[in-house]
Amino acid sequence: MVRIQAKMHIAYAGVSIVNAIPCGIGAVLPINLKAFAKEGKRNRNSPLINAIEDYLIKNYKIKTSFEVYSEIPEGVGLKSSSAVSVAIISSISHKLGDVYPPKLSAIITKNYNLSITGAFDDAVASYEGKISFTDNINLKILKLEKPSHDLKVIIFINDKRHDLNLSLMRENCKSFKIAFEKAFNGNIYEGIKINGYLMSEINGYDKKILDLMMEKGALTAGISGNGPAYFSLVKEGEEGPILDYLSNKGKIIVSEVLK
Ligand SMILES: Nc1ncnc2c1ncn2[C@@H]1O[C@H](COP(=O)(O)OP(=O)(O)OP(=O)(O)O)[C@@H](O)[C@H]1O
Ligand SMILES: O=C(O)C1=C[C@@H](O)[C@@H](O)[C@H](O)C1
Repeated sequence: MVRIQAKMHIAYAGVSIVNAIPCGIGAVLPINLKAFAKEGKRNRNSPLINAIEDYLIKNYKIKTSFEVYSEIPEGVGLKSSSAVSVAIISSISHKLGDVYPPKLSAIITKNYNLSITGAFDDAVASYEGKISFTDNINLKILKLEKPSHDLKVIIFINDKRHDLNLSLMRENCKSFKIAFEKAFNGNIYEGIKINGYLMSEINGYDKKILDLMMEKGALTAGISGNGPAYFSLVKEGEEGPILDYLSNKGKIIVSEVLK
C-alpha cells in the first residue's frame, strides 16, 4: 500500500511595526520562528483550533482535525495565533475553493473574538513571509515588502500581558498613524520606535527597556503586538551589549528577520 503523507504547511512569527488596534491599519515584520500544520490527528486543543474546526463545519460542511507544531511562544505578541491559524487554513485551502488564508484567518479570529481587528496584518506577514502593511477593517493589503537587510531580532519577555487600555489606544489613533506613515514611506525603524513608546505609555510597559536597548546599539526597539514582548533589531555581530544588559532579567530569544 502506498501511503501519501500530507505535507506540513509553514507560517512565520512576526514583530509589530505598528499595532492595528488603534486605527485599523497595521504593519508587521516576519521573523524566522515557525508554526507548522497539516490535516491529521488533533495533537493540541485551543480555542483557536476549536474555532477554525467549528467554522469549517458550519460554512463548508468539512469535519476534520489538525496536527499543529509551533516554535513560537504563545500569548506574548509574536503572532503565534496568526501563524497557527494561517498554517492550518493553508493546509486545507485546496478544499475551500478560492480563499486567501490570511483573509479567512482574519474573519474567523474576529468572529470568534480571538482578535480585535482580525489581525490581518499579522496573518499576511505570517503567510507571505514579507513585511505587511494592511487595512484590517477592509481586509486590504496596502503594501508587501521583502526585508532587505540581514538583521537579528532580540526578543525580551519579563512580564505577563497587561490588560490593554483599548479606548486610550483608539484615542491615540493619530499618533499611531504617524508611526504607520513613517514606516510605510520607508522609515520602518522610526515606525517601530513610535509604536513601542506609545504602547508602553498607554499600556504600562517599561519604556526604560526600550531606552536601554537603543543605548546599547539597537537600530530600533519596540513592543510586539499587545505585548509583553519587547524586541530590538540589531546588525549581525552587534548583539553582545544588548544581550549582556538583558541577561538574568527575563527570557531572551534571538532570531532573525526573515529574508
Ligand atoms: N501554538 C498554538 N497552538 C494552538 N493554539 C494557539 C497557539 N498559539 C496561540 N494559540 C491560540 O490562539 C488564541 C489567541 O491567542 P493570543 O491572542 O495569545 O495569541 P498570540 O498570537 O500568542 O499573541 P499575539 O496575537 O498578541 O501575537 C488562543 O486561543 C491561543 O490558545
Ligand atoms: O487583535 C488584533 O486585531 C491585533 C492584535 C495584535 O497582534 C496587533 O499587533 C495587531 O495589529 C492587531
